Amino acid sequence: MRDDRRNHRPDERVQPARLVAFDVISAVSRDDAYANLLLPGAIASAGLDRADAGLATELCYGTLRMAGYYDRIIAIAAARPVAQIDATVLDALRLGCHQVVGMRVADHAAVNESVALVRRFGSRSAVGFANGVLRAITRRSPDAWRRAVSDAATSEDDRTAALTSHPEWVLRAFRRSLAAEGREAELDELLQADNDAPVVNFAALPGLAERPDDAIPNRFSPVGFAGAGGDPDAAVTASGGRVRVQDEGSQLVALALSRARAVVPGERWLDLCAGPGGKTALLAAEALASGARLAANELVPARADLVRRAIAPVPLDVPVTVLDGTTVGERHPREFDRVLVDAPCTGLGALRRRPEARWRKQPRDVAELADLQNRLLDSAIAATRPGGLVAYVTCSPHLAETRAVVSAAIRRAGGRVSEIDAGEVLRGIAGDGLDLGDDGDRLSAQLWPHRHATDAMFIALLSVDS
Ligand SMILES: C[S@@+](CC[C@H](N)C(=O)[O-])C[C@H]1O[C@@H](n2cnc3c(N)ncnc32)[C@H](O)[C@@H]1O
Repeated sequence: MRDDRRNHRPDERVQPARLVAFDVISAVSRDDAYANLLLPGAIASAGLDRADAGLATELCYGTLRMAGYYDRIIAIAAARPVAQIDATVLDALRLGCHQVVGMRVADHAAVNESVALVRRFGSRSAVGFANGVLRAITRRSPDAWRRAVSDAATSEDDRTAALTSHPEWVLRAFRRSLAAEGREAELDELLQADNDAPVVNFAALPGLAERPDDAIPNRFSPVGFAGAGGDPDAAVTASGGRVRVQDEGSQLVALALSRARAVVPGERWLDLCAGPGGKTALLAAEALASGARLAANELVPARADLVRRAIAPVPLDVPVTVLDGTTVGERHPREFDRVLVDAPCTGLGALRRRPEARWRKQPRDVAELADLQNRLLDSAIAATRPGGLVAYVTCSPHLAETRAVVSAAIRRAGGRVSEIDAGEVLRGIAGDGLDLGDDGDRLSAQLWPHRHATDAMFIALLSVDS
């Protein structure tokens, strides 16, 4: 937490939930912190009750998610580009803007407490400026601000990007990916869905846990359910870790590998990029039930520890190695029957969960990651025995990270590898109601927040033929 004694006027109280939200928002912009990792600890150390914890979460996530839109409003209200505003002051303005425009909190509370934050943490000289900008924001209705931002846009894409608070390059990447399945018209729905808080979703590890009676079964995952309220961590702890918080799409892609075809007891499976181990735990339960063996690998030692913790509730011996996955094919050629490559990616498919992620990623990240993804997929193919299966998975729908990587690997494998119909496998697990778009030629499958209420998980299934 930052030092809040500076410029502190004792008569200016800031509600603890706002203080927590502001602290996390500033750490995200100042230190590149991750809100989803920082916020729970900040809430706990401030001793917030449930209602205030909910408020702090909404303030923090809502502000970070909609920062692009709020910056347009702030720029108009301040009559200057946001790049010319001090970072701490800008954070306080965004937080105030979210309350006035996004949450419709009473103007005086939103303005006074945001100004108090500037007085405490920003520079004294900025107090009048912040007050003026926030008062200007309160003078228009949220609808009037939408019109103002829309009118100031420089193109149709700029307008959509501004109003839905996405970087324009991300919007274009989403459009290309939707167009590849004949569903370009769904772009607005997708962008809106990214701004909705996802419900907490669970997996009951098959064979080890049951869905609670009062839970709402997932639409598609046979092992998934949404909680009936209550503390998710408590539900996980009460189950001894056999119930886990996990996105429904993540469950489906892991099950697609384990259930793509009948398991021959003794099969060897590998999770090549396993940290923090969500899919490893599900695969471990599946391996236990079907008589397969599972190994996991992760590059980062601390994340390998998380994998060990994730699989501890499953009574199966799962060795966890800490290797660069790109070298595993050479070290263990043709050893495994099924390999999951849940590749490091931009995470553009999980923007609902990581509110700041859309502002962190840059187009150049895609090219760097694609290079690693190509090498990891080649390595996985090399580690797979003839007759085996590789699942290539990303939580990004960017075509450069999905179809392009898969097509290039198939080309490089020169006839050794063919793609099987991942959509058919998924429908076998999820039921025929799983709508995977209109392009009948594509063998890979893309899930979407707006259509499936999952993260935008991509999966291709490759059969290693010789
Ligand atoms: C998308 S995450 C995997 C998520 C995981 N399967 C789950 O469901 O919890 C990708 C992981 O790959 C790891 N990684 C990055 N580069 C790697 C490499 N060269 N070899 C192996 N793992 C790597 C990252 O540290 C990260 O933990």
